[in-house]
Amino acid sequence: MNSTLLESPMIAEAREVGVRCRGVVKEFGDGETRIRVLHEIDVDVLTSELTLLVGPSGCGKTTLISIIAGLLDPTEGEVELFGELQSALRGRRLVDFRAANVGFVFQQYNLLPALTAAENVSVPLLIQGWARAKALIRANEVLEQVGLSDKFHSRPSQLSGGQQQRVAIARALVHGPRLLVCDEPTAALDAHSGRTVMELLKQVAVEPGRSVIVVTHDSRVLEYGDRTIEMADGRVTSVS
Ligand SMILES: Nc1ncnc2c1ncn2[C@@H]1O[C@H](COP(=O)(O)OP(=O)(O)OP(=O)(O)O)[C@@H](O)[C@H]1O
Repeated sequence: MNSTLLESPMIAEAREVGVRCRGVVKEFGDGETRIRVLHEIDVDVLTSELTLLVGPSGCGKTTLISIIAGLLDPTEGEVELFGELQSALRGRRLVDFRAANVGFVFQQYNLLPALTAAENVSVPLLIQGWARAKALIRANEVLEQVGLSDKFHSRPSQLSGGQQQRVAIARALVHGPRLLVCDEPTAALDAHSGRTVMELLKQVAVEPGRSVIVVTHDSRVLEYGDRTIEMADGRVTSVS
């Protein structure tokens, strides 16, 4: 794996708050069917760390990371990403800020089956208007960083689950986002592939100025967290 993903001795000094949630409330529904699924969440996520978000099914983990990543708006409260208060950004500026600063990795890799690994990774750059040749060069660099330099031309069906997840991570990182949000990234993987993916996410997380949040049910990955936020019933119950 390329050394740009690896930790430098200075990083421990460089931790700062990447994500700050204050009083975040989320309600769904209207009238009598209205339910509150997040209750005034106050939590910070530091840079240069891998933060795990854990808790029982239905406790609000996906809702919270969706709000942090800007896929959902909070009903009340504020989210600040890298010093930018999200409620202060509007319209195009908000969309552009999130596109530049947030990458997503999901349990299902969501790769386009007809495209090669390199083409899949280049998609976010093409959407941003990059020329195809330049986007493919950058995609190949990132595939190299995630240990897949021999798979540039492979289609998803020719890759193992763990390799597909690494392509999905490369795609999420190709535009250099400061926040990487991963929802159950190892849930579909065997133990060995799960470890490889978590080791990769850990390497990505230690980059200066970057935060990585991993939502997980998978007890096998708990050892990879620098910090663990535990939730229950829509509340943060511990940070350790
Ligand atoms: N769009 C929605 N409309 C209504 N209720 C919702 C909606 N999205 C989530 N919920 C409810 O909010 C609660 C929290 O859901 P969420 O998906 O955030 O939990 P989770 O901790 O991620 O669960 P899991 O670990 O099973 O994925 C659940 O009770 C869920 O049913």
